[in-house]
Amino acid sequence: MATPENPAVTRFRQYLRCKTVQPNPDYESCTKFLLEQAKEIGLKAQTFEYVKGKPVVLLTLEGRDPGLSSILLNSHTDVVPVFEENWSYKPFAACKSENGDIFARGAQDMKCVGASYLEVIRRLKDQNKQLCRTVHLSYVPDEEIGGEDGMGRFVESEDFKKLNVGFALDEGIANPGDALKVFYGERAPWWIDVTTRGNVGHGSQLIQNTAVSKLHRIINKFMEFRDSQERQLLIGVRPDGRKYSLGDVTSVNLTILQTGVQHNVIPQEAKAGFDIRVSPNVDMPLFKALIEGYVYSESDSKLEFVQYHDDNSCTSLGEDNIWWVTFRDFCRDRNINIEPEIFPAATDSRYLRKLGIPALGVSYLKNTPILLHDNNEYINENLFLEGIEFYTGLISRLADVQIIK
Ligand SMILES: CSCC[C@H](NC=O)C(=O)O
Ligand SMILES: [Zn+2]
Ligand SMILES: [Zn+2]
Repeated sequence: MATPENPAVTRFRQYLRCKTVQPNPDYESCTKFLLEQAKEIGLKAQTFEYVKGKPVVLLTLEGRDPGLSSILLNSHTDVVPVFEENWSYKPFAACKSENGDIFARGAQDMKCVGASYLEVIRRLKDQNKQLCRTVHLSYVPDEEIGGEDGMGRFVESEDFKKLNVGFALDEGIANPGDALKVFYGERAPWWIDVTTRGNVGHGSQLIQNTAVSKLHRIINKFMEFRDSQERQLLIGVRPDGRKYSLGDVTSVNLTILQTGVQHNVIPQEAKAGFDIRVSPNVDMPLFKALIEGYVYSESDSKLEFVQYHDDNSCTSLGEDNIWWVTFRDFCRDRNINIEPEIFPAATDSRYLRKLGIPALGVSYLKNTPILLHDNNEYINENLFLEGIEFYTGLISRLADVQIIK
């Protein structure tokens, strides 16, 4: 007979079945699930709706010393769309294969983390363990579409200020190797539109300075910069002697191209959209001036930011940062290898770091292929359970840090 499923896994699979998929996430069922969990565990729960239909759910485990700053365990509730025909299992059924792999959109990004936090608190409550610091669990919407209406609004609120957050944990990424990836910073997402206007006429002529020829020259400049970054990533050596990782360089991708009326008509306008990820190693004002130079070297051209984040501060990995030291020492004590890196994409941590709140991103996903946003996203149930052990130890240690306010 098959062994019965661990109830923590059953609850996790239930969370995965909430269809919080962009662009029309069902936040209602998700909020209901979270509030039920809070009730069962005996946690204080609040729901904030800064934007209608986009709830932030906050669960709280009170600490012994309310004078100390709190620990925030953040996770986003939304997930990205799927190409269902490419999946071996239904992406919102949370099916489990014979060997315990649980397949679902969000299994890695990042419901495994949000579900683990809940299990940690459930355990601590069951064991009647009260930590020194208050621990808040925030379940925020819309991270996958930029987070402005989710974490962005939450951090600006009075509700957030009242929490007096001293340190936060957020998402990381899977690693096919044995180490845990830990993220102490991330690249700033800059999404830009470049529009050019130029001479028009008959498609048989060799007309000068058309919208497309201008755009072409601008695109070439961006692509040359892209090549330089690619070379650095592939063959460069960092000042500390290590190889570059994606987060250390600035990536540029041409992701949108729009123009055209009819084959024999030179169009008067052309547009290119780029997804740029600016590494924290970059001087932002200088880099902004560089790309403005690319665009404005052509007449009648325009640069618009669709996404812009003007801060790329990282969380210190020095002895001065007690949170990092506690995290690192905890992993060392448990013989867990960690690899600190810059997150290549964007997470909600950037809103916290901008406020000066130290944040580390870690998902307990080792020896696992990177499948966030991919087909057949999964996590093994044993790894999920091991992750709960990890987070229980880690969060207990962090919430017992006493030497600073
Ligand atoms: C500009 S915010 C977009 C956020 C998104 N986050 C995860 O994939 C990303 O593309 O990195
Ligand atoms: Zn995520
Ligand atoms: Zn994501």
